[in-house]
Amino acid sequence: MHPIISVKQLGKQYASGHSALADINLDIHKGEIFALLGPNGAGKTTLISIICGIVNPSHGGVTVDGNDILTSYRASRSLIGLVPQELFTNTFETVWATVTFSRGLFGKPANPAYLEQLLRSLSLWEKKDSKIMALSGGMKRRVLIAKALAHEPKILFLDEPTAGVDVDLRRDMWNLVRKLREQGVTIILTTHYIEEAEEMADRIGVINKGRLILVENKHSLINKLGKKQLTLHLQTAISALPNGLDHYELELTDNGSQLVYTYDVHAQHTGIAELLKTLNDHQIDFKDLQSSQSSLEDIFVNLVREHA
Ligand SMILES: Nc1ncnc2c1ncn2[C@@H]1O[C@H](COP(=O)(O)OP(=O)(O)OP(=O)(O)O)[C@@H](O)[C@H]1O
Repeated sequence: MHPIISVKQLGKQYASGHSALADINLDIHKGEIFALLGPNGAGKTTLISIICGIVNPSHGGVTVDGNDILTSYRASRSLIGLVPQELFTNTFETVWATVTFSRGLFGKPANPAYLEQLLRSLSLWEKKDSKIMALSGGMKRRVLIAKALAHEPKILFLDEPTAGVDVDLRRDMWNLVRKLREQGVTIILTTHYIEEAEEMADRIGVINKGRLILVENKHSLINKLGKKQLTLHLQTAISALPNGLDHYELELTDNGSQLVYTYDVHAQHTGIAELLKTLNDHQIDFKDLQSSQSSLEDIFVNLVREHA
């Protein structure tokens, strides 16, 4: 199956001389939810802006469903809905006029029933006759989402969709994203809330300093790079680790009252039994133990640190 978005050797150097993107190669599959993660200034918005035709690339190219974004701009752009990061919607227009206009802009025939259902799904129907400038920030953001979806795009970009939004909007947004995915819409989002990517995304891309350092299926990423930790709550605090435990990745925490053992999830041999036996030999007793697996957030922080 050919990718719905294909990014090849893409680079961007701003007029300031700053290199925001270098050698980005990325295929987005039809119908997936792809989360693009990266620290501030990594190049996420630049990448999205190039694909959406807002920023010109310096090198390389992008096709959207086979359409080159430069030579077939209209065809590629009409397949895309973009919810930008910035709230710039501050007009005298009503909500209804705005979404109707947005739909018309892409040459789609009027479809009031679709727009009504869209506004209802975003809890905006009661506000359809309100002027946008009179809406709250959260409501304006809902309007941006409705605008992006007014022409029934096949691909939706969400740039930091949940930054600073309340719990209700976040929930509505993710319900909508799930529904869109069921309808076959491809979704690409950037977020700083990694638990959100962990919950929603099929694949994760990590971008750092303008380079795509990793693209991976979410589950295999967590499996591959995830570590497990076993925490032993000691009966009596110790000041140092006894000899003979040097080859274990051990750390004493909480003033010597906890011993944390980090091990590879996929190791044939975790070494736990041996560790417990050695502790027993040294008469180090524990009253409780718990194990935990590293989250996507831990993995992300480590990856970015490695590429610092
Ligand atoms: N118009 C511009 N002119 C010059 N430099 C720019 C311009 N837009 C962005 N940059 C720079 O390019 C780099 C990438 O910015 P970009 O907005 O793509 O990052 P981001 O990953 O989206 O960050 P954030 O998470 O903070 O939104 C940054 O160093 C930024 O300062």
